Amino acid sequence: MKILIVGAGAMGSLFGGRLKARKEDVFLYNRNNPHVEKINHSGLTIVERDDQETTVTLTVVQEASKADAYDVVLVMVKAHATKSVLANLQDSFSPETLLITLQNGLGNLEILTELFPGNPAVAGTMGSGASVESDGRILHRGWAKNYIGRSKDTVAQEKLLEFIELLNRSGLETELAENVQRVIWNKLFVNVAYNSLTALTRLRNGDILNTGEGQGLLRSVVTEALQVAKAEGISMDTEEIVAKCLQMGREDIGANKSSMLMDILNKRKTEIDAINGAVAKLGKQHGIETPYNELITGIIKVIEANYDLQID
Ligand SMILES: NC(=O)C1=CN([C@@H]2O[C@H](COP(=O)(O)OP(=O)(O)OC[C@H]3O[C@@H](n4cnc5c(N)ncnc54)[C@H](OP(=O)(O)O)[C@@H]3O)[C@@H](O)[C@H]2O)C=CC1
Ligand SMILES: CC(C)(CO)C(=O)C(=O)O
Repeated sequence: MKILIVGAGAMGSLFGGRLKARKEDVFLYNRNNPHVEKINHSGLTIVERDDQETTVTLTVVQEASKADAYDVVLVMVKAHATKSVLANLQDSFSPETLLITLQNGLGNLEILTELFPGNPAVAGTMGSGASVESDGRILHRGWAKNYIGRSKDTVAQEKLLEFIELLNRSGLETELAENVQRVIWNKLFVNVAYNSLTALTRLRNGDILNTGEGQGLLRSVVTEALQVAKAEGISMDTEEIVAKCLQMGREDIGANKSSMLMDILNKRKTEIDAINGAVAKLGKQHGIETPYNELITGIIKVIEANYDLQID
């Protein structure tokens, strides 16, 4: 199976590196940058849970064409970059190529189906976590399960099952999700909590829970998101979800620097619109007040619009 991972950042590198370590036929796609150059020149180093390091030879390409015959394309850029990055690849895949998004936030599958209406496309979520520590070197610091929803296309579904098998063999625990909308909301609750709060406080995920105030803020943003989810037809128990988010922060993802924290540290645009912003926007549509998510979205937007003016 030939795989193209679009986006050679933290997660693209983790998935690409783990698959390549198992000798799978995988390539990354990214514009050139120092991290990409380092991977192409000296390989990708993954620092694992026990601080053991693996370096794999991996190729990051800047072009792709139908002749490359990719079976699966995994989208691993930030949500706001999907359209512009994939627009360059619109003629690069055959109609059978299966497109998969595991990106955080809402609306990712819709972007894929809009850009590639003739291709099978599925969505899912990542429980894995990682950050680019320096060029060519990533820290694998999140170990929960990944989920991918079914494809209605029987040929694509076969491919998907094979891909899931490859991920599992590569040590990235992944399951087929029967109710992918529920899975996506479940992940969104974790992201509304940790991504924005860690970006604002510049803490690792688990350190949000060091204070009662941090835990209280987590509960408030997650409770608002749960109310919006309910209005969208996804009903879940508040105490169960809050407890799950707390547990994940203490265990599976506690040591990770969230992807939004990394964006803030690197003075980049964040995914706030697809995460807390999406909750606030849907809340408005349903007449549900979301003051915490609205405030947090506003503050992140002020920060990302004014990086140049920040006082050190
Ligand atoms: N990191 C984590 O722990 C987790 C992340 N996720 C999700 O996975 C997805 C990928 O996140 P992550 O790997 O952390 O992101 P990164 O920012 O580390 O990587 C994104 C990659 O996309 C590339 N890219 C190419 N073109 C563009 C463009 N036009 N604009 C912006 N980026 C571009 C970037 O290259 P360049 O540097 O040249 O811009 C970069 O290599 C996100 O949806 C995130 O929410 C989910 C679970 C955990
Ligand atoms: C689960 C979490 C918060 C792991 O850090 C994540 O999805 C991210 O960083 O984007």
